[in-house]
Amino acid sequence: MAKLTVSDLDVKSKKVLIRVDFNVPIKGGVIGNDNRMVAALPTINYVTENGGKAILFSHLGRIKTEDDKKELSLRPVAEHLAELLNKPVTFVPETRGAQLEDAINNMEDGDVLVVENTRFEDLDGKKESGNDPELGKYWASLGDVFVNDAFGTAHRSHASNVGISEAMKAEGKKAAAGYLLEKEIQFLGNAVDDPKTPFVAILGGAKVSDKIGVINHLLGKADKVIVGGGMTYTFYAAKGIKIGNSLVEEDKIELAKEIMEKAGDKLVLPVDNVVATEFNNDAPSQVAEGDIPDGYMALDIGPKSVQLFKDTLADAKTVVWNGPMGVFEMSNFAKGTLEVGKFLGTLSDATTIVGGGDSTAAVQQLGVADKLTHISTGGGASLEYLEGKTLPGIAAVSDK
Ligand SMILES: Nc1ncnc2c1ncn2[C@@H]1O[C@H](COP(=O)(O)OP(=O)(O)O)[C@@H](O)[C@H]1O
Ligand SMILES: O=C(OP(=O)(O)O)[C@H](O)COP(=O)(O)O
Ligand SMILES: [Mg+2]
Repeated sequence: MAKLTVSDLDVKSKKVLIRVDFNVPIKGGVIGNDNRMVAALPTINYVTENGGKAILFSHLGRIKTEDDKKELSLRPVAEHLAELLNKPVTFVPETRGAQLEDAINNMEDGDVLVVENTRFEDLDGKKESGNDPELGKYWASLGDVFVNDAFGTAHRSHASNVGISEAMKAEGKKAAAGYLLEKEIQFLGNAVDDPKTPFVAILGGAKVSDKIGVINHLLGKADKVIVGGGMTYTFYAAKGIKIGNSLVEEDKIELAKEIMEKAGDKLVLPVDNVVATEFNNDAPSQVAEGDIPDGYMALDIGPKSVQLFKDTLADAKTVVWNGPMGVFEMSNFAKGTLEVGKFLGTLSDATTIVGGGDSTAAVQQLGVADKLTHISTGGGASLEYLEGKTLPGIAAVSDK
């Protein structure tokens, strides 16, 4: 890699700021899947084993109101990290100020500290996700060197990744890539620079407005693009199919129309769905073909869609998948994701890549992860990387 990496650094007794992606699925303080945390351990261990002080930054979820802060503190994540590392981890419930600065000054070589959710800064004018230069500069001032290991966030230009990197470099200090970042781009680069065909992309999940644009690009690369999960119903709306109360991005319906015109039969949509009266595992549910009845929302793809997707995937040699086919967190709506995941595991001689925080949780929870070629910690990040875009988080790191 032409970028500076963590192994190029002398970290002994240095305050090493590390941006990780600990944006894990979490509910009521319970972590649903810790894959992203485990994936960051090599970089953290390298720093501590070489006598550095590891100061970790991450966002968790999206913070829009003061209330969101209660559900989305990084404290449980810091506690779980202590278990994974089998050593104490200091958690500072602030993103700036005397308490944070004192805690950092009190660190010994080899210590680990976790700073509170960086997106708490978003309540005050989107300072974190808007990459407020003053904030990046302040965070950079807390350390001697910066390591970006947050591949899953590399497509965002945040104060905690791009901002710290830029401020470090402006002060003549270094910003390096961590092991996970390095590993992810090596793998994704190799797999898709010249993919074995047929190449099939599968796009689902809930971040419709973020990811629908990627389909345009994938159409130029892939032989088929399968759309499922929460991504489906914006396309249904564009086709004039009734969607009931299903997830939809009204202002992307026009884009969905354009994509469908361009795609022709390259784009494969579900033909049936599991629909329920509420966003609840125990809600009355049924399979609906075509129109989704009034008062219902689609929470999974149906059995005919599963068969259609299997037929579409049958001879694939490269598959890239981001976004679950349904609300797999609820057992009654996990089947579509499970069936697609299981089928990918049976493809012979194919490279199968699954990316995303929730997609990874899904394939691990459903027990199909081991049969896949590569699990990427990045969903939006891997899609944008595959698109050939320069990821701002990577670009901002120092050159070798
Ligand atoms: N039909 C649906 N309606 C609402 N949410 C859905 C639907 N299908 C999937 N989802 C949700 O999408 C979420 C994951 O989306 P996303 O974050 O884009 O994927 P990833 O983290 O894998 O990149 C999951 O929490 C899942 O419950
Ligand atoms: O979970 C993430 O992306 P993903 O859901 O696409 O895998 C990243 O941490 C980015 O989070 P964001 O989409 O709230 O900026
Ligand atoms: Mg996600």
